[in-house]
Order: sequence, then C-alpha cells, then structure tokens
Amino acid sequence: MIISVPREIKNNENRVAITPAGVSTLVQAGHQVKIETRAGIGSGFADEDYAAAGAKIVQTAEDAWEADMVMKVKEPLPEEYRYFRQHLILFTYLHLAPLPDLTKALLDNAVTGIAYETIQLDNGELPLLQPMSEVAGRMAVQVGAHYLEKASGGKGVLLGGVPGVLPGRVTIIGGGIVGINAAKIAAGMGAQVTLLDINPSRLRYLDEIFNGRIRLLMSHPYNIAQAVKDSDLVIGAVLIPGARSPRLVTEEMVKQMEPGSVIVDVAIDQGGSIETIDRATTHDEPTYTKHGVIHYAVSNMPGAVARTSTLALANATTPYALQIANDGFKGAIAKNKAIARGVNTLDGKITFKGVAEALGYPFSEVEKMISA
Ligand SMILES: NC(=O)C1=CN([C@@H]2O[C@H](COP(=O)(O)OP(=O)(O)OC[C@H]3O[C@@H](n4cnc5c(N)ncnc54)[C@H](O)[C@@H]3O)[C@@H](O)[C@H]2O)C=CC1
Ligand SMILES: CC(=O)C(=O)O
Repeated sequence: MIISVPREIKNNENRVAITPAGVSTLVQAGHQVKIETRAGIGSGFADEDYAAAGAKIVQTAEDAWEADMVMKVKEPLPEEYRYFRQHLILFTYLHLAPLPDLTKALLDNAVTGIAYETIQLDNGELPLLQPMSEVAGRMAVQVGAHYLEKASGGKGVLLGGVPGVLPGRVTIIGGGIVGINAAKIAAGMGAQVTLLDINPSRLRYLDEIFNGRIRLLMSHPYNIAQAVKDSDLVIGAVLIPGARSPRLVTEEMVKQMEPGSVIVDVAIDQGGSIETIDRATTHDEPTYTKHGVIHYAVSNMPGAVARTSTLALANATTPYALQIANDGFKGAIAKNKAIARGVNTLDGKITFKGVAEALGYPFSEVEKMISA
C-alpha cells in the first residue's frame, strides 16, 4: 500500500502523523511511505530523518494526498477537501459530530474516513484518543494556572496557595482520561480539586486512586452549578464517544463565577461542554472573556507540545496503520472490531451512530455494507 503524510495546516498544529520509526515499520513490511517536505519539523523530525528511514519526500500537498491511505493528525480543513476522492482511506482525528461541512465533503466524495477518536476496544477504551487526552488533561491545569495570573487577565490566584492562604479551587467535569490527568496535576500542585462524573463505577475507581485527595461528586445540574460557582478554574472533560458533547455548564452558571476565573473546555473538539463556548479558539488567540470569565477552547491543545504529543500519538496509531496497510481496509475491519468502530464514513454513508444522530443522517452499519 502507498501511505502518505501531509504537513498539518491547522493553526499552530506542530504534530505530524508518523515518526521516522513508524516509517521504518511500514517500509520493512513492504509498503511505500511518502512524507510532505517539512511535515515533521514542528516535532523535531527533519526530512533527512524520514528519508533515512525509507520515506520518499514529496514537495507539495497535492502529491502528499495522492496515496491509498493518507495519515494525518487533525481533521482536514476546507482547503484540503479538494483532495478527497472515492476509496481514499483517510486515517486521522475527524471529530465529525460538530463539523457538518467536513462530513458532507467526505460523503460527497465517498472517502473512507477512519477516525482515531472512535477506534474502540471491546472494553470501551479509546486507544488512539487516550494519549492525546493524557497530554490535554495535564496541559489543562498549566494553561488554567497561567490564565489565573493577573498579567493574563485572571483573578491572581496561585493554585497551590501558600501556608496560611487557601489553595485555588479546580472543578473537573468528566473523570475519564482527560479528567484523571487534570486531577493528578491539579492535586499535585496543591489545589483543592472537585471532580464530577456520571458513571458511579468510574467515581469508585477514582476514589481508590486518589484516596481522599480529591472530592468526587455525581454529575447532575445541581452539583455542577454548586461546584462551578465556587471554582477558580473549571475544566470541561466529558465525552460520549463520537457524539456531540453535552452542554453541562449553562450561561447562568458561568455568570455565578467570580470575575477573573478561568474555564478550559478540553471537550471543545466534540463541540464543547460549556454554553458560553460556541466555537473553538486557536493557539494564536486562545481565549476570550465573557461575563468576566476567561474562556479557553483550543481544539488542538497537544499541538503546543508537539514533540511529546507526536511520539505518544504515533506509539498508538502506527500498529493500526500497519494492520490497515497489511490487511487492506476490508481485511482490517473484518479482523479487528476496534478498527471497524473507527469507520465514520464509507461509500457516501455515515457508519458511526453518534455522528449520524448529531448531524441528522441515516446510519449504515459498516459490516453490513462490506458483506453486501
Ligand atoms: N481540546 C483538545 O486538544 C483535546 C480534546 N480532547 C477531548 O477531551 C474530551 C474527553 O476525552 P477523554 O477524557 O479521553 O474521554 P473519556 O471517555 O476517557 O472520559 C469522558 C468521561 O466523561 C464522562 N461523562 C459523560 N457524560 C458525563 C456527564 N454528563 N457528566 C460528567 N461526566 C460525564 C464519562 O463517564 C467519562 O468518564 C473528548 O471530547 C476528547 O476528544 C482530548 C484530547 C485533546
Ligand atoms: C484529540 C484531538 O483532537 C487532538 O489531539 O487534537
């Protein structure tokens, strides 16, 4: 199979979909790999590193999109839609539920869209989302701490406090991978942490892990309102896989927060979990202020720490790319249910229920389409 990796063009997206080690794995298995020139620079990988691993360096995006399978990090932007074509396998984060235009472009061109974020193991784990959720969860607290500083427009609270002064109060909504990582960092800094989740088993697990160090609450509007009102920093970390994020923090709740408080909505890539956040922000302009509260909603947070993120992402994605390349699309989804769950678009149809429901399309089962 010919596998190709374009340079990412999203604002400050410094990650790249493959490392030289990944190229070497694919080439040794008999595949051809093309990399767009300078695609790896933001992550510390030069064209020469890829060439030495066996990749062909190509000079243009057109060339980099000409392959059996294109691997990316972020969802394609409108200027990339012209490269879509039937039977192209696109393996990347897609986050289609809040993106009707991208979804339509994939359907109109019958692209086979395999979304990293909905590849799901039988036990429910999302192995290609996890590493970036670890990064974003850890970053959410350092970002929040930065915007709480006076010079950044914040209320001037140090999350850890000092002896004789209470620590900052952090509320995390959603206790999955982002949530647990945010809680670890916030608790490690000495903040007072409250975490809410809707899943009692997850709350029990977190109770074991944190052993009383953080406060755990069932997620419902009453508890969310109380926790948000008393918070210096609120972190949105919910997910219903593939679906649009539920909007759990209402505008009224935001109005109750003290001026200079901060909201970091990590869940923005699935549409956002805060009513006062209706669009993603960028690393160039990461925040805006509403009702006196600083809102941060960058949808590619890990792009800011690209060296760490690229290595972590590629550790997870490369074995799946290898399986798709070795077995072909149909073979891979027949052998590996996790990959079948990743297929969001096929032959002009939506094959992921959460996306179909969010955007009002009919849902088609990928296995039935393949066997028809
Ligand atoms: N902005 C960015 O750069 C990045 C965003 N993300 C996003 O962060 C979000 C969270 O991802 P993960 O932690 O990996 O997901 P996860 O599936 O590990 O955790 C989600 C948690 O939300 C909980 N939840 C669902 N409904 C809830 C509700 N009503 N109230 C409270 N909790 C609820 C679930 O029980 C689960 O524990 C996703 O949207 C993901 O795509 C991840 C990485 C980077
Ligand atoms: C998960 C995701 O969207 C990201 O890492 O950018």
